[in-house]
Amino acid sequence: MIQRFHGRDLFNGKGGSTLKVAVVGSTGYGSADLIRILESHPYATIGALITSSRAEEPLGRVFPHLSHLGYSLEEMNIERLSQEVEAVFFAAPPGVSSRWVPELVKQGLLCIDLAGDFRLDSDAYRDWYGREPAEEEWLEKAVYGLSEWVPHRIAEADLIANPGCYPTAGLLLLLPLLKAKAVDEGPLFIDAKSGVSGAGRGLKLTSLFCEVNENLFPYKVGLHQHTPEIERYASQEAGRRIRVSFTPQIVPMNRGILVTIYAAAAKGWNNQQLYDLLADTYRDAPFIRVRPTGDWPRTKQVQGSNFCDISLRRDDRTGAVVGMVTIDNLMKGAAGQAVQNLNLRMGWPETAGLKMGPQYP
Ligand SMILES: NC(=O)C1=CN([C@@H]2O[C@H](COP(=O)(O)OP(=O)(O)OC[C@H]3O[C@@H](n4cnc5c(N)ncnc54)[C@H](OP(=O)(O)O)[C@@H]3O)[C@@H](O)[C@H]2O)C=CC1
Ligand SMILES: CC(=O)N[C@@H](CCC(=O)OP(=O)(O)O)C(=O)O
Repeated sequence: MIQRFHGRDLFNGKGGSTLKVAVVGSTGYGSADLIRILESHPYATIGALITSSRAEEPLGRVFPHLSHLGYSLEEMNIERLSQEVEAVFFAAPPGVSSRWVPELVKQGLLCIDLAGDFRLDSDAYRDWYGREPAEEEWLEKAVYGLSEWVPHRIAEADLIANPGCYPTAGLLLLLPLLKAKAVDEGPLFIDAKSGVSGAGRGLKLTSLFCEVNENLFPYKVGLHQHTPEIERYASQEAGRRIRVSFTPQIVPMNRGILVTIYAAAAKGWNNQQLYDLLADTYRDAPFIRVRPTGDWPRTKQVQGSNFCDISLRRDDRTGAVVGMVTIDNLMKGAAGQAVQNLNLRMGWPETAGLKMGPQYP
């Protein structure tokens, strides 16, 4: 199956009948899930696993659970990469993708970035990430890859900025409400809880067993770098400036995000109408499961899958809308959505490689 976009053949034969892809940041958690997904993808195969720290080591030494795969890690070499693969996933910290993406895209490779380098405008990136942004030209070129909202734009993109984990969950609930003007203007309150893998595989004090076990704690309250990302894309959809008050917290789980959003219902919207709005919006979205009011989502019900479960209730006593969303931070929040975006870009079925159900219990 060969897909052509912009008159350019992305499937140029490097992988035979499949698209060859590379993963950058191969020793991290995001990469582990990318590799897991890609190994059973019907149209994509792994062409290179790029590392900045463990070149020439077998994958099985980095991830023993993947030792049945025969890959070795290699260091970045643009020339070799552009001959060997057609697409590159960046699963590395901020600052890495913006260094390599321009050259790779110029060489004709599709780039999908799991980090935040291409999600914000330059001022916001500087302010919230405390680093120099990518060049304006590349920020403009990037398409924000919230798969369900802009599939046609993703299908044409050469550079896809995969959304952050919290923004994915928050926006999938907020955007329909804002677009339909079903909630009032004014600050929106987002309470978010994440499993520890959200912080990556690197050594961090707040990821240590003794710190997280039997514990639950907030961090970066009002200061989290996903705040401007949520505000930017919520404002675009609402057609007005949206402000969010965002409180992330760590819970003692490996995976999973539960986001709770509090807003005031706009006049005239009852519970059934709000539910219908979500159900209609996501009627054809294979990964979004809108649950009836009262059937609140739980993180375990999406664990290991690309599903996003959503539910809400309009509290008639207060007029507040309480909405809840769960995703697996490493799947719909990172690697899963990145592959969903690859599928959209290539014109493949959106669920290709992503049909695994949640792992339960
Ligand atoms: N964890 C999550 O739930 C989510 C993560 N993200 C984002 O995805 C990206 C990857 O996250 P995750 O896999 O969790 O992170 P990890 O910390 O687990 O892995 C990141 C990998 O990046 C590479 N790396 C680290 N420092 C550098 C450097 N200075 N230069 C080049 N490469 C470096 C390392 O791989 P190597 O040594 O092989 O180069 C490292 O293992 C991050 O930007 C993260 O913010 C987005 C959504 C959710
Ligand atoms: C639990 C936890 O620590 N989560 C991370 C998620 C960060 C992330 O994914 O960062 P970018 O989207 O900015 O790349 C955090 O809150 O910083």
